Amino acid sequence: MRALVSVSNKEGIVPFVQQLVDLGVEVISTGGTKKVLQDNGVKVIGISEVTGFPEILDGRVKTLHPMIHGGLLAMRDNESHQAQLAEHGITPIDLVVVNLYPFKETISKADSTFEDAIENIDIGGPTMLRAAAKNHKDVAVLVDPSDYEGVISELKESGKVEVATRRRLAAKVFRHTAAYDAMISNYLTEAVEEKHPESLTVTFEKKQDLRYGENPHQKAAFYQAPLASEFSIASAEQLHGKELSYNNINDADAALQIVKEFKDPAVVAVKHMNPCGVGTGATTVEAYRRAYEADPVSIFGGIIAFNTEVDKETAELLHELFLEIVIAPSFSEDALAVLKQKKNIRLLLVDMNGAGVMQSRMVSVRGGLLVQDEDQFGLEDATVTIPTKREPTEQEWADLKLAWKVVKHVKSNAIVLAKEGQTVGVGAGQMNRVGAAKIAIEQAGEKAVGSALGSDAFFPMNDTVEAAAKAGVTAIIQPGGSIKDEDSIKKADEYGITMVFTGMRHFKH
Ligand SMILES: NC(=O)c1ncn([C@@H]2O[C@H](COP(=O)(O)O)[C@@H](O)[C@H]2O)c1NC=O
Repeated sequence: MRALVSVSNKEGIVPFVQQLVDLGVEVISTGGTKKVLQDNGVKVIGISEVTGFPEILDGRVKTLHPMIHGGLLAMRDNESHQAQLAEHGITPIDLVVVNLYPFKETISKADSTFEDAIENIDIGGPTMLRAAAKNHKDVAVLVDPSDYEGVISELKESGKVEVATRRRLAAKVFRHTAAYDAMISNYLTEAVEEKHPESLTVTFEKKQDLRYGENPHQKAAFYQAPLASEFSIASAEQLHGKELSYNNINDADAALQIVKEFKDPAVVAVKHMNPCGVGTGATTVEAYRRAYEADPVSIFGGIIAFNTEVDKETAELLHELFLEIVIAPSFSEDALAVLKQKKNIRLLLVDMNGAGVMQSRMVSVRGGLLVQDEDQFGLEDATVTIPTKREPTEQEWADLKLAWKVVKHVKSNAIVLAKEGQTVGVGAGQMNRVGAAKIAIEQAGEKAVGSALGSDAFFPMNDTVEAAAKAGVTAIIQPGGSIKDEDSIKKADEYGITMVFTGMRHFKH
């Protein structure tokens, strides 16, 4: 039996190859791998002895040779193949152990250059892996050190690697090379700033199996992008509590999107992917109190995201509630001690830096995938006009800004009422706009008086202005652009309401 070993990641390679040699396997190896093995007393044959050719072009060509690929691709039960091997003096290779140049690790380094990335595109390695995987009927192929042990056990037991194992390893290899190439193609596509190319080569790595999906009868898993931003639920560090569920991950992602809207201390409570309470304040505890008081009923069982450190005082208030998850950039030691008293609460640490990096968002539909930029656009990107007679006061501006930041993240049709650093009413996911307004107004009750109303899209009729006015709303922010805008403006003026047009809508379905 002959094996070819050529690995960049040399973890576990010495004991593994030593065991192969002990089992009577003849091992061929490339430069660096050969050196490590020989330095550790493992007997190996250099690749050049087999190819009769030196490794050239700084290692760009070392295994790319018919003496190697003939040995990998020849079918053992094909007489013609065997005759050709004999004619050219090629020895079959039965086991391939290869892992690739560290492309991902290279491009992850802050100081890596384009040239570093190009040099770390492995050519010979994938070629061997693919050849061996194609010919898995006769060849076993290992790309992952965690498979070394299983193969040694099979060799010890039966002197061969079982067919089922060879097939499983071959499938793994093609997944691996496809993911490797996806990373390279994405890197180069980004480098030439091509936005939505003719084919999309995405790759994700499994982070965890989930107990179930949205419902217990749905199987599910969580995959993360190979270069996931630090500011993401995929990169969160769990400090405490039960494993995250499918719904937890979705909700936590929604909470993070909202909290990143704010520079000052802000707290966001999320239920079923909609914010039920958002509070801002001079301190963390003040922001939390406002988020809680925004809707003390819905917050029960919620997901809470902070953009500041959670301190002891805030932790004690959180401790009074049943909460699924608390997310923050940091927790003080004494806050952690308080929160950890509850066994099941999940505490997540998320690096809030890099929050502004634009990401693509994808949602699957049956038979396809929709891809779009994240909606990272705020009031600073909008063309703000004030069509009403009255302009907002300073306090109204503050409330309008809060309503606008939050309504963007509420399922459409969405209406948010905000007042003095707090959302006071959230109407989410309604099939007509005035319906969303009525829900938000009802929830706000007395607090609707003097509040600001944000609407994710324009008013098709003046009925929302009418409902808002009757509830005591004094300021409105909405995109404008309806053919019936004039009706809404007139109605606002009639009630002395100030109205801001943004020219930019924020649908969220
Ligand atoms: N060009 C070739 O013929 C070639 N053959 C094998 N490699 C890679 O060289 C690496 C091992 O090199 P070394 O044994 O010299 O440390 C492996 O990651 C392997 O995938 C090659 N390098 C890249 O393309």
